[in-house]
Amino acid sequence: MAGRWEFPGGKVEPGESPEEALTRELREELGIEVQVGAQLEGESVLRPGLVLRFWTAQLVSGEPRPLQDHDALKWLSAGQLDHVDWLPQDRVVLECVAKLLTTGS
Ligand SMILES: Nc1nc2c([nH]c(=O)n2[C@H]2C[C@H](O)[C@@H](COP(=O)(O)OP(=O)(O)OP(=O)(O)O)O2)c(=O)[nH]1
Repeated sequence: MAGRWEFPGGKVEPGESPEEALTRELREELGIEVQVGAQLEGESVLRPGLVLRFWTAQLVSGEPRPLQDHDALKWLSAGQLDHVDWLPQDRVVLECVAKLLTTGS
């Protein structure tokens, strides 16, 4: 959403797993290949039938660039997570991401 920050991703298409959808979206939106890892704790119902969920992903190849949908990209450390204006529905995962970045689990 313009002017605020969100995680890269997008909707799961028919026949896809969430991991396949995330792999495809990151290829399309950022031009990178990733290995999707674990699902994170926390989810938000955006509207009936549309739930926002989060996974970790490891960068396998490419340099992320905002090819589609995004105006800008930023890598954030644990201490910087609060420095951007997140969409409210994304905030549910920030504690989990901070822990992951700090402790690795
Ligand atoms: N990608 C992404 N979408 C988010 C986040 N938070 C959030 O509310 N959304 C909403 C925006 C959209 O309603 C929906 C994702 O749609 P999208 O537009 O990114 O996905 P898409 O490319 O598959 O969509 P479409 O154009 O095919 O409809 O989730 C987030 O962190 N990342």
